[in-house]
Amino acid sequence: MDLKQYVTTVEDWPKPGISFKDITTIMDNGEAYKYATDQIVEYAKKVNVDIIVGPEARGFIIGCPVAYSLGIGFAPVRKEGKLPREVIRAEYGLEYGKDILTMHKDAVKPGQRVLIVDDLLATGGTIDATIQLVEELGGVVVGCAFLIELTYLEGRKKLKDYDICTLMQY
Ligand SMILES: O=P(O)(O)OC[C@H]1O[C@H](OP(=O)(O)OP(=O)(O)O)[C@H](O)[C@@H]1O
Ligand SMILES: Nc1ncnc2[nH]cnc12
Repeated sequence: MDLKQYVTTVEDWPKPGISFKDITTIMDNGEAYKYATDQIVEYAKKVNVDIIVGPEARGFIIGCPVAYSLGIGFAPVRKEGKLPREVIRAEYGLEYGKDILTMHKDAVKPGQRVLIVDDLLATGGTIDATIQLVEELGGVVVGCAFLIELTYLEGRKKLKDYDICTLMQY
């Protein structure tokens, strides 16, 4: 299936000069959503994972069905002030700003094999911060999977020590 036909681009959103890749059309379409999820599930089986970790908010949309399909857990990474129990924090930069990500201290157990899942790899800042959080808890990041990679932002360079799977490149 050519997933690119379901990706839409919005120019100058959320800020002037940003070309925003929107995945909602993939999610709107049951066949495309299932196909994209299944591709990441196949990758997850290859790298052998114990738990999926995904950053708010679009990482939940892609990561949760992958976890469900594998019958494993999903640990959310959220912006500051959203998670109720004790958290660890990491600051990060985005294509359009700065923020703080947090994760529950007991979300990942030492030695667990973690697959990080998100909709899009841009600068890699979000996933770099997510990796820091997982590793601080003693998790082993065995791979990172995305629907879309914006190659011109060179996120892979930032994540050069990790195995990366992307379904579409722009
Ligand atoms: O590779 P990066 O430069 O870090 O950019 C990619 C991240 O940016 C977007 O999330 P955003 O922070 O906009 O939050 P949202 O999913 O809550 O909309 C996207 O869903 C990725 O998580
Ligand atoms: N260009 C982009 N398109 C969609 N989501 C993004 N998140 C960060 N940069 C993005």
